Order: sequence, then structure tokens, then C-alpha cells
Amino acid sequence: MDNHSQNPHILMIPYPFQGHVIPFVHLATKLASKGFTITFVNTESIHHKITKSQLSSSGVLPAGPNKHDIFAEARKAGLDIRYATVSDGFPLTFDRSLNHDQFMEGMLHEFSAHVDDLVGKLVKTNRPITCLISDTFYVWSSMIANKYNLVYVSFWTEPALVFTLYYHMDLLKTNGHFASPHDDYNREDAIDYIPGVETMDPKDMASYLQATDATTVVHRIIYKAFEDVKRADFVICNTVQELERKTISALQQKQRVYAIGPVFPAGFTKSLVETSLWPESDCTRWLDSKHHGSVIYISFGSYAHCTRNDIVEIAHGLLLSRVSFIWVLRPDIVSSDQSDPLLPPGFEDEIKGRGMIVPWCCQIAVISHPAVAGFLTHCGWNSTLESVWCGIPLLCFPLLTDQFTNRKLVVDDWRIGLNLCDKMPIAREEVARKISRLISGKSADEFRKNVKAVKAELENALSGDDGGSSQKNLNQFIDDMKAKIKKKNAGL
Ligand SMILES: O=c1ccn([C@@H]2O[C@H](COP(=O)(O)OP(=O)(O)O[C@H]3O[C@H](CO)[C@@H](O)[C@H](O)[C@H]3O)[C@@H](O)[C@H]2O)c(=O)[nH]1
Repeated sequence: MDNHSQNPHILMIPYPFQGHVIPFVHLATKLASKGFTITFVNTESIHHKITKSQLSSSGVLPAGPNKHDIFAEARKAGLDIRYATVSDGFPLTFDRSLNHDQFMEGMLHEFSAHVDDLVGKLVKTNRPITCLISDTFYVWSSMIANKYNLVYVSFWTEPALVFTLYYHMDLLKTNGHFASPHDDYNREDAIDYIPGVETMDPKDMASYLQATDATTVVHRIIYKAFEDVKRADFVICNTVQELERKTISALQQKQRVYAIGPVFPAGFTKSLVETSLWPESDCTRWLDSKHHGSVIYISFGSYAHCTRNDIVEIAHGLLLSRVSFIWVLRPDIVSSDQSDPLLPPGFEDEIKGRGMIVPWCCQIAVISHPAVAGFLTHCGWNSTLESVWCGIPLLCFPLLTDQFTNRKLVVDDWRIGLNLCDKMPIAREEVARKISRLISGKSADEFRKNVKAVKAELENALSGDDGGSSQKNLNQFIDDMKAKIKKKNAGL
């Protein structure tokens, strides 16, 4: 076997959002620790945000020629991970959150030209890349892989259930549950025809599949991306086989799909690689001062926005509940052009000593702390997996995209949490009541018991080198990918 097929050089490109960059970075270190050479590509904008936040958190950037290389420490630890950046087509000062649709149009139409240019250079080096691992939401992966004769691996950072719903959009359309020809009406009865999926309520689908306008830029991206993924050589998924067995088996009838999750940093501690787009506030000392199992952690991830009313009602609910809490209020949580105070007047005085409000933190450090008892979350998939790993029940407030489906897994299937509000709009009394049910009494005991069982599934999946399902699947994927690269190199 030649060196390239034994130890291939893989190009990895995450979608330029926090919730995608994080699992991609952890997967990169995992693959590098198995001997692969990786070139990891971030957009210039993501790179700029990470280095800026690193500078504000620590006051210093690492010295020397590697100061702008987020993998410098990982390389010192012996991993062969190289780092490159690519333009997303917009200037650094462009507000991608505020101008979301314009940015996404760029992702749809222009980004591939920049990637093409970069890959063209990378394949000419003395250690050429032979494989591309790109985010499933990209629309150009098969085109780039074909042009440069690369094996094409699609990495899906959400549950397999969400993948399969997008994968079968044609069925949802034919049956009138999505993009119904009757203008603004989609069928509301149960969906019972998706292979490998139990009967499900349409309100549990990803928000984009519940929309009545199915022509937005995100929809056009999803249509194209899910056509493209059908051309992937392999699909790897940040989930666990035992948790989504039927869904994954049905998908495997169509494609080579491997459940390799949860993809976490080694040892579930702060990674050697900086990934945060915002400076992290340190919550450790504050948490140390609290009783075990007494604190609620609240975060809605990096991408979704909520309304001013949501924030106000949650704030009042927290006051009524009298629990201690850490609340991550991202600067753009309502909108990045919103600078008026969000919290009710006097709130911060009233919560002194009991509540801590931060713009961002090291989430895995916070939820690993024994003081934390519950997580009020938007149900981003990374947050869901991380919370389960820490044995923390969830209070679910899904806002967008896969978060509605993730909520169904948490609340209806695994029974490890509950809905923040059963009917919109959200009301303060219900917030207080649900917080109490999450962390005290019989309901809390039940959630804790159930979350232990799901946690055990995650632990088993990662146990041993070849014992757990995700370890086995990762090893199998690696063997299959190497074989495919060898075949491709041989022109077969
Ligand atoms: O203060 C914080 C808040 C979050 N995080 C981390 O940021 C990530 C957030 O990821 P996730 O919980 O998945 O939420 P989003 O950032 O919203 O992720 C996007 O990407 C996910 C994966 O595709 C989807 O499941 C989400 O719905 C989508 O919004 C997690 O690893 C957290 O540990 C921090 O480190 N500090």
C-alpha cells in the first residue's frame, strides 16, 4: 500500500457556524490521533472571530509564527493538523447574522468558487489531499470532489432522524406534509411513511419542513444539499446507533451511513483547539460557591434568536422560581442591531448572588460542574448530547431548524426533560413551574433516572477501542474510506 492510501491527507470544511465548527474540530483531532493528516479550513470570518475572542478572553495571542493557527497546540501534541482559511465572499465587517439571507445566498452561489480555488492549490502540494469531509449542508461537495478526484464524505452534525426527514422531502411533498401545492396549508395529521421512522407529528419536524413558504434561500440550500449528499461515498453522523437504530438501518439501505457520535473533545475537557466565537466568561468560582445540584444553566446556542418578550418572561420566571442560575445571553440573542437593555429594570440587582449573566462561557465546563442540576436549552444537537453526557435533564425551548425534532427525542422518546411551554406565547408562571418540575420532586427523579440510561448509551458507544458501536463504526468507516481512496488513486 502506498503511503497516501495508508495514511491519507483529508480536507475538512465545516459550515461556518459555531454548532458545526465545534464537532468538526473534535472530529479532526480524533482522525489525526488515528494517524491521518488533516487540513482544516475555516472561513476567514470564523477564523477572525475565534482569534478575536481568544484575544479578549486571555488578553494575549500565542506568540510566534503560529499565533493565528488554532491548531498550533494540537500540532505540538503530535497531531498532523494543518490549517487554512478561505473567503466566504463577504468582507470581515459584514454582519452575517443581521444579513442572514444575503449571506446564505453567498453560501449557495459563490462560496464554492473560493473553495475550488483553495482546493486547486492544496492538491498540488507534495502531500496532496485525497479525501474531502464537508458539511452535509454544502451544495458543492460532489462537484469539488469529482473535479479533484477526492473521496467525498458528508458529515451530518444533527440526529439521523432529521437527516432522514430532509432525505425524504419528496415523500413529504407528495403526501402534502411539506411544500403543499395548497398555498399556505400543509397536512397536520401524523406522518407514517418515512422509512425507519415511527409515526410522528408534523410539528416535530425541523422548522424548515414545517414552513408554508418553501422557497426561501435556506430551502433552496437544503434541496440542493440533499441532492448532493446522495452522491457522497460515505455519510458520517454525530449520533449513536443504539439511540436511532431503525432510522439508521433504513438509511443504510440507501447509503453508507456510520453513526460515530457523540463527537466530543478528548476527555470532555476544554479542547486544545480554540473554537469559541465569543470570549468565554469563567463561571467556575461562582459555581464553586453553590450547593451541588442547585443551579439551572440557560443557553440558546450560537445561532437562533428569540424575542424580547421571551427574554422578559424567562427573566420573570427565574425571579419567581428563586433558583440559582447561569444565563448565557449572547450579544445578538434578539438581533445584532439591538442595543437597548433586554432585561426588566432592576433584574440584575434582584438576582445578585443568585444569578450570573454572561455573554458566552465554556459550556462543557459549566455543565460538568456538580452545582448544575438542569439545562434550559434551545435543543441544539451539541447541547443535547453534552447535557446527556453530564447526566443533566433538559427544559426544552426549541427555536429553529432541527431543535423541534431534538425536543421530541428528549421529551417524548427518551423522557429526559420537559417542554418549557406547552402553548406559545411563553408565560413567566409556567417558566417558574417547569423549572421546579425539572429539578425537584418526583418528576426530577424520573428525569435523572432516564438521563442516566441515555448517558450509558453514549458511554457504551464510545467505550473501548473497538468495543462500543461508535468506536466500531468509526474504525469501519476509516477502513472503508482508506479502501475507497486506494481504489480511486488506482483509477478504479
Ligand atoms: O456559552 C456557550 C454556549 C454554547 N457553547 C457551545 O456551543 C455549541 C452550541 O451548539 P448547539 O447546542 O448544537 O447549538 P447551535 O450553536 O445553535 O448549533 C447549530 O448547529 C447544531 C448542529 O448542527 C444544530 O443542532 C442547532 O440547531 C444549530 O442552531 C455547544 O457545543 C456548546 O457547548 C459554548 O461553548 N458556550
